[in-house]
Amino acid sequence: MKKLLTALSVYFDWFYIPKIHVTDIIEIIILSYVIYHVMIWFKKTRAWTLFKGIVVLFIFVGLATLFRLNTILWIFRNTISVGIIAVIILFQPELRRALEELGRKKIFTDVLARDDKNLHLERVNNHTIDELVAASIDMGKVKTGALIVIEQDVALGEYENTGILIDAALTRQLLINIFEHNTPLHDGAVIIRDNRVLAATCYLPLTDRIDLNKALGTRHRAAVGISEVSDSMTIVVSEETGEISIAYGGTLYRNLDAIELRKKLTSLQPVIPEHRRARLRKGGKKNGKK
Ligand SMILES: Nc1ncnc2c1ncn2[C@@H]1O[C@H](COP(=O)(O)OP(=O)(O)OP(=O)(O)O)[C@@H](O)[C@H]1O
Repeated sequence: MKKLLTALSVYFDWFYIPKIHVTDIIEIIILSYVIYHVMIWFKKTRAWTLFKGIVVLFIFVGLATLFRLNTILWIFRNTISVGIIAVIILFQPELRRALEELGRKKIFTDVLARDDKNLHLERVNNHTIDELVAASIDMGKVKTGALIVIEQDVALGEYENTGILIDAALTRQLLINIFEHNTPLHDGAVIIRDNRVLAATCYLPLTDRIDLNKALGTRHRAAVGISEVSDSMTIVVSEETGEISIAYGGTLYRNLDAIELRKKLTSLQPVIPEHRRARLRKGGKKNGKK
């Protein structure tokens, strides 16, 4: 009987399911989310190559352990801490970018419905889009180089300060005039904020991506660079080919026609249901009266 009970208890031990608490489920969700995003980040950056290198290294160390290659294991043990520091230094730009991206993520505002008061009717209104598309197409036709950054949630103050303040209503004529060759304002980037031309001749950070087409020079690298450190959208008109591109979220969308360009710019406008739009318009009018 005793034996039977022991056998049964062993048998039921196999079916033992640990108690799962709500916190465990929350932990699983958080960890899945973090691991998924770290994997995506690995794939998007140079870290993917590093990751493959580390896997090869660990396989090598595993084999060294298996065959008791003590000298190799000794060298590995004594260099691992230096190796970790070296990796952090080498991948400092990627790590910085990943942390900046994390800081930009509006986790709570994305999950929770946003308060009407915090909603702008349009970040870039239809008139701004019309003017940007017309100016880009016109400049593309005559191969006038241009670099136009549209600011979003991330403030571009530090880049604005490198240029010359303009703060003028946005029109296609003004943009074309700014980028006209041999004029004082044509070099560098224009920054657009709240449907106005804020500054010109701004200096942007260059991307250090090595996989970018070698034919693309610093204008395109600057466009990708600013899109890596902010949520801005940047229009580039190539002086060499007249080709129009957009840099957004670290990606360069090349060779856009007027329709594609408009589509990309329109994607910056928040999708607001009509009833909320009407409410916002009313709110705006009331505020205007005050
Ligand atoms: N870091 C930067 N910030 C802002 N503007 C920049 C920056 N680097 C270059 N530019 C602009 O790009 C111009 C040089 O473009 P360059 O020919 O090197 O680039 P590109 O990508 O080949 O473009 P294009 O196809 O127009 O020749 C500069 O005169 C300047 O106006």
